[in-house]
Amino acid sequence: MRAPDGSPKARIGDVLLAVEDVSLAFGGVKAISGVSFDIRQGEIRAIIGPNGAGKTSMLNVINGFYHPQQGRITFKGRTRSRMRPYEAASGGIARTFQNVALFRGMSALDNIMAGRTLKMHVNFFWQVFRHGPAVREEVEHRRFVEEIIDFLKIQDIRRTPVGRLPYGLQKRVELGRALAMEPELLLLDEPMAGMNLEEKEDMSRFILDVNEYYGTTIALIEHDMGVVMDLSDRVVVLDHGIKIADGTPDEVKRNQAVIDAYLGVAH
Ligand SMILES: Nc1ncnc2c1ncn2[C@@H]1O[C@H](COP(=O)(O)OP(=O)(O)OP(=O)(O)O)[C@@H](O)[C@H]1O
Repeated sequence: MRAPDGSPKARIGDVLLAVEDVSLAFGGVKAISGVSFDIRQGEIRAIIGPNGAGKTSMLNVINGFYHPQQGRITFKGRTRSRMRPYEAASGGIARTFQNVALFRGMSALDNIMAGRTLKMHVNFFWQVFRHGPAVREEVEHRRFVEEIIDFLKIQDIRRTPVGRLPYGLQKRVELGRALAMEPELLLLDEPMAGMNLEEKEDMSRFILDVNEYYGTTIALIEHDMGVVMDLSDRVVVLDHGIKIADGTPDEVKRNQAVIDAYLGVAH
């Protein structure tokens, strides 16, 4: 994304997360082979590629669901051969899923509140008696959650069980739950999948707003090329688990290996 004068936005800073030479296999299936790239503070970074390219596997490596057989992940200056899910979450990495993963019987408000639990410090004793520090802390968390609800413009459905909401709104609630963790890095797995045009436009706006208003760094997987090119500062392209290109949307669009991969040319 560019500033109105065409220069890259000053909001983009140092490397927040670096993936170095990561390989991941499931039995004989090589999902990722020797992939390296970085994500800079404040940027919107897209990971794209044809079906089975290894995109979701890469997100799962970044937030610790999968442990790579080879390579390193450096997040906020700390290098690990494997990220653990709780380290990722408590260190500031939040994530949404390709298929909405919410508590369907619970309200939008309670789902977002659930994302806040990681931030709660008061011990069980105080929580049980809903007393003193527990009440104070809950009031503060509720205020933060209400701010997210206003930000995502979902005030009128805050009490509705999410299972009854249209898909686009469920995705928005899921985004709200991730934001409740106050992540430094937000991973979005196909945030527009299954959405109509209007829902896609809304979600694009919210992703840009999250990035600008909260200053959150975002890495996203998305199949809609128009969305990817509009939203992203930089794009990394995977094909059959290998990185075939990395650059600005314009650079990637013109890259012959990318064009071939999308047209299905054998290589
Ligand atoms: N849990 C798993 N067990 C076995 N193989 C897996 C597993 N997860 C992914 N794979 C394989 O790893 C490769 C990469 O899959 P991945 O889901 O990461 O690709 P993707 O780029 O996200 O694809 P899509 O766009 O279709 O979601 C594929 O060949 C897939 O079949």
